Amino acid sequence: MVSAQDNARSNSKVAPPKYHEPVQGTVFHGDGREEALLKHLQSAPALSTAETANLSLQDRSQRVLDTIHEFGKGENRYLMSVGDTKGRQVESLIKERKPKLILELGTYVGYSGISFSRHLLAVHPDATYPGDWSESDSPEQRAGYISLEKSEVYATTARGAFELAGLGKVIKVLTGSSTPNLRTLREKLNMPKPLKFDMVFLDHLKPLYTIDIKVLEEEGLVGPGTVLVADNVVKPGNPAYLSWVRATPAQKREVLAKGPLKAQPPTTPNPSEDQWQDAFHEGPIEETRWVPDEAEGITANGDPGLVYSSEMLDGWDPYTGERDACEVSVCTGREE
Ligand SMILES: C[S@@+](CC[C@H](N)C(=O)[O-])C[C@H]1O[C@@H](n2cnc3c(N)ncnc32)[C@H](O)[C@@H]1O
Repeated sequence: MVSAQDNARSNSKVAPPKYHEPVQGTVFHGDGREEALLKHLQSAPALSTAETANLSLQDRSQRVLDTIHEFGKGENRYLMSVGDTKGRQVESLIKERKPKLILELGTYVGYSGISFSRHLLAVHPDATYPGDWSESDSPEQRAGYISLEKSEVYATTARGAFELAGLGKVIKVLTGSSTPNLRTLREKLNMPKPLKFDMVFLDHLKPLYTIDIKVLEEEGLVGPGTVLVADNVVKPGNPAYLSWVRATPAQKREVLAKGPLKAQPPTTPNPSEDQWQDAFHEGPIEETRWVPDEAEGITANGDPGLVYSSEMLDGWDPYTGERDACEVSVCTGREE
């Protein structure tokens, strides 16, 4: 089912084939393709119960990923999924770091949710998963993949895909807008302090990455030991977010002391490739003072004392052949 060309994509140094023109500025979701995808998955012979009953979880989930990817190659079928070059890098990180509780912002049709959550059962075989959580469970015993999605339609497609992949019990999809929901997430999930997420995958509205991380820091849901993975830091880019995770506590405290900005500042253009490593320590930190309307009136200063060790993992958009990357930021401690 996977072509030789697509197999080569797993190597992040090899450009993937181009199936679509760059999609910025065009309709690339919400035109019925997500509902059509669900129907396609549910009627695909290769995903029928008879065909998948004897497969391992890894093979069964891979079939669903491959079917989603193939669907996305069709005309007007581009899907804004993380794809497999970036996805495989995050999968390796999960196998290495063994996170127990993972939070995803931006479920869409479930590609990243399937790709990442399927390793949880393997690395934590004795944990209790969201499908079985009950009042009597110790919260520390819980493992799972919590995915937050604004669109009910996309969440419905994702839930269908998770069931077909055999991952229904591992993933809990919550619907709603991220920023207000993150404020109440600890209560909603019954996570007593100091329990926090071991990994957060940010892949929703790009201008919300910074405010949402600040809310998670304030709520103690991310902290020392958490690894943040942020998609699309090259295409379309996110200099403000990168500056927050790459700044020192002193730099963050200095900018917070100036207070919030009332209007959106001119956004910093993406730097050229040779400037990537140094580009985010100075100018863009000012942009972290601005909060977009989509945060629905929520403001946050974050925990500026948190220290991250941050680096970019190069990869590709799965359909347009454009360079892209995930930023991986490990929270290594806290400085007073
Ligand atoms: C790039 S897609 C996510 C792709 C998915 N992670 C994957 O790789 O398969 C972004 C998703 O974020 C959702 N989204 C946008 N704004 C949001 C918000 N404020 N809160 C939660 N989800 C949001 C969109 O509806 C969309 O489904």
